[in-house]
Amino acid sequence: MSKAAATLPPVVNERATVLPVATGRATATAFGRKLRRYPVLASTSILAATGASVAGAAVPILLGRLVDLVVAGDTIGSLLTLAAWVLACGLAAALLVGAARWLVAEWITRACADLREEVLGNALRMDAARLEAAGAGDVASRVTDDVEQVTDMARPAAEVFAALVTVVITFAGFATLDWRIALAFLVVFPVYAISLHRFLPQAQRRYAAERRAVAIQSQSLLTTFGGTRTIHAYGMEDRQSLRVERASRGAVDAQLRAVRGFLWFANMMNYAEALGLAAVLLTGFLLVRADVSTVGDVTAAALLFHRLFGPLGLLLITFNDIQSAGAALARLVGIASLPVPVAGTAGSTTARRSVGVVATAVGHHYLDGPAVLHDVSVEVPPGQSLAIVGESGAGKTTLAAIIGGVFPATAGRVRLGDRPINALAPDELRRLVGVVTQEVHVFAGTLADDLRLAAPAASDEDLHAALALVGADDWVAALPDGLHTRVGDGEHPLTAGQAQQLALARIALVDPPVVILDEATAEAGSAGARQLERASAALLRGRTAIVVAHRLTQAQACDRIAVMAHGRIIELGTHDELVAQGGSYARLWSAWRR
Ligand SMILES: Nc1ncnc2c1ncn2[C@@H]1O[C@H](COP(=O)(O)OP(=O)(O)OP(=O)(O)O)[C@@H](O)[C@H]1O
Repeated sequence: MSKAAATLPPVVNERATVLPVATGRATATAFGRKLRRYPVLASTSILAATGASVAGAAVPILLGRLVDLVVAGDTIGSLLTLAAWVLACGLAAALLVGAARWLVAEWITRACADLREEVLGNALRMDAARLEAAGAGDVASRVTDDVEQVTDMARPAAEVFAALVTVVITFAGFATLDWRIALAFLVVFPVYAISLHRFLPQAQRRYAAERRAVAIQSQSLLTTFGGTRTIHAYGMEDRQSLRVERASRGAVDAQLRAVRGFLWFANMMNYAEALGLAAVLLTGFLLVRADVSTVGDVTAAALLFHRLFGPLGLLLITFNDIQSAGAALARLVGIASLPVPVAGTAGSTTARRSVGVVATAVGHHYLDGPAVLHDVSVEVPPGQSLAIVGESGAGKTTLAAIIGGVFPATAGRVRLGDRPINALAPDELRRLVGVVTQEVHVFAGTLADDLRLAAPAASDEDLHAALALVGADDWVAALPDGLHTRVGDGEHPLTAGQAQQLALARIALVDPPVVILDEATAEAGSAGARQLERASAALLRGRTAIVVAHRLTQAQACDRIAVMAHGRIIELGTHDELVAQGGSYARLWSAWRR
């Protein structure tokens, strides 16, 4: 490690552990519940795997009998009958093994897909404050790497399941042979026990450490890309790339430690196999020589053991992958079991309370960048509107996002009505305050689906009412399938203004008493801008509103205006007061009117 890297603050940040990781028992219960949702697949999988193993175990036992018949010089007829049975069992085993693999893979893949959907759904609905606290990297690595790892396990899991059944059935097959040969096989167990005893605890730690190191690596990369502006602005490039380097090295080291542990274990499995087979053959040889067992029994036992080592080795070796997938599964179940914020119901039926907003001594800095808000205090009484204006970079979006509860301020307090914003549960927060940011996204699906993301229980009438409120009813009615037209990537294209109207309609559906608007795409003076201004005005009527005004006509329409510069409010008053004052706002206004 370089000296510079050694003196850096640690990249391991507590954020990576803010999102819950389920316990082993909770993980098993949650995944078991998913598996039980497919009872037909479950029972046919178990039947096919058991049938395959029974037929498979019958082959060596019958071959042993065949050897004894040959040694005894039996008739050709009985030899051929037994050979036909061997063939039939072999064929049945081959067919059933294929069927079992397909069924088990299908069963587990479906359960994994259900879990993946739940995790993605919860990750998307996770409130921004928790996301901010956890770090997007942790969430990203869970919904990508961890989901992939668990899904990739579906096919091997089918093999593991078949191997488990084979081991059990093959052990039962030993009951039909000489018990002394079966006893010889037990010599492998101390080797297995010692290896597992040494391997398992350290493997668990190493795989958990590996997943954590990969999550930290993702977090440090995302942080770097997300904060590029700050990093460039403050010349932090070298420092940040050392951090990324350190996180990447941590991930590689953790992966190598896990691989080394596994290689040692795989070697021990090979020794166990050699030892077990040698013990069986030696015991068989001594028993046949002493005339207490038959060559057929020894042949059957050797073949059964040979048949057992494959699945047993697979079980032990894939323990490695199972443990690793188990760690990933626990992280997924951790997200899946997060309480899902309840979306608001249709606006027309919700009684709207008046809620005012008070921000007191709010300060903020992004990551370890400089402060971008300093001691900002502002109050918006219930039902009134405040416009925030100022030059680019003044801190308007940051202040609006903090008041909207998108992320918490690093200093100061925000109250919505009589409640501190950080005491609100995510669903309460979203019912109280609706935020339209500069990033407006149209989700793939029908237009109705897109709107119902905000209010799943909304009826078609509610959707039409919300669209009419924001002046979008005409163009929606003109779409090929109206509300059921598919929009989003590759589907019916929407203009930026239409996408923004949809964002406003989503807020209208939730019907929160407080609305924060920070939308900025329409060109000043354009027909689109006028239409959006009408839509915003209709939405804001009767609500407490904070509008980041990118066009001064928006500011003029608000009850009061705050002018921001360098992270502070430098002027505050009505449009007329500020124009009369002859300060920054008056200058902006006269420039705007020209
Ligand atoms: N995610 C971020 N990471 C780091 N710095 C940021 C981030 N977002 C904003 N900043 C910085 O915070 C300061 C205030 O930005 P903010 O976007 O709040 O200003 P603004 O007045 O809304 O500007 P604009 O009108 O251009 O959106 C700027 O210096 C900006 O570079």
